[in-house]
Amino acid sequence: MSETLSSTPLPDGKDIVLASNNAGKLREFSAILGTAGFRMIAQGELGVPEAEEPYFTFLENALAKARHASLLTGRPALADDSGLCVDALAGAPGVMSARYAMLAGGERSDAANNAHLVRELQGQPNRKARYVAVLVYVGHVDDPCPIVAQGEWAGEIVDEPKGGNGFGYDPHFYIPAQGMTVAELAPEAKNRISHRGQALQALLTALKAREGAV
Ligand SMILES: O=P(O)(O)OP(=O)(O)OP(=O)(O)OC[C@H]1O[C@@H](n2cnc3c(O)ncnc32)[C@H](O)[C@@H]1O
Ligand SMILES: [Mg+2]
Repeated sequence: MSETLSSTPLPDGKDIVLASNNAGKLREFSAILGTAGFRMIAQGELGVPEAEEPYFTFLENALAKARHASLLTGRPALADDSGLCVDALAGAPGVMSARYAMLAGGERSDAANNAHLVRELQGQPNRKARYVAVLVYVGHVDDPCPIVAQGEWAGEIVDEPKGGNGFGYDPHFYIPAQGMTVAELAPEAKNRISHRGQALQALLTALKAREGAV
C-alpha cells in the first residue's frame, strides 16, 4: 500500500475519517455520530481528494470511497454512497444522483439536478421514489470484514420545490406521512427517520459491538 497522507496517530481510538466531500452529508453524520462518542474528521481536512465512483451499485461505490480514505490517512473510514431512485425512471438517477444533470450536458449542482429531474418527470403521473443510503466502515484499508448498513426512505417527487433545509433533492422529495418535503422538515426530524439516519443507527450498533462498547 502507498504512503498515507498523515502518519501521526490520533490519541483517541474513536476517531473516524468521514469519506465524503458533501457538506450536507457531513452535517448529518456529525449530528448523529457525534452524540455516540465518535469524533468525525472530514476527509478534506486531512487532504484526501475525491475518490473515483465508477460502479453501478451504491455498495461498491461506498466501499471504494471508504478504502480510498483509509488508504490515504491510515485511519478507520466511513463512507456513504446514496441517491434518489425514481420508479417511473427505472431507478434513475440512482448511483448517478450527484452527476444527474452533468451527464445530460448540464452542470454539477443541486439546482441543475433538481431542474433536470422535474423535466424528466414532466407529464408522468407516477411520482413514487425512494432515497437509498449505503454506508461502509473499514477499520483499515485491508479490513476483510467491512461494516455495511443500508437505509431506505419512501416519498414522492413534487414539481414545486418547498423548504430551505437539507440538501440535494430534499425540496422536491415529499413525505406523505409528514405532509411536507424533506427540506421543510427540521434537521433533527430528518436525521431520525431518513435513509441515512436509519443506516447510521444500524451502523452504530455494529460499530459499538466491534469496539466492545455494548
Ligand atoms: O461522494 P461524496 O463525497 O460523499 O458526496 P456526493 O454528493 O458525491 O455523494 P454521492 O456520490 O453519494 O451522491 C449522492 C447524491 O444523492 C443525493 N442525495 C443523497 N442523500 C440525499 C439526501 O439526504 N437528501 C437529498 N439528496 C440526497 C444528492 O444529490 C447527492 O449528491
Ligand atoms: Mg460522490
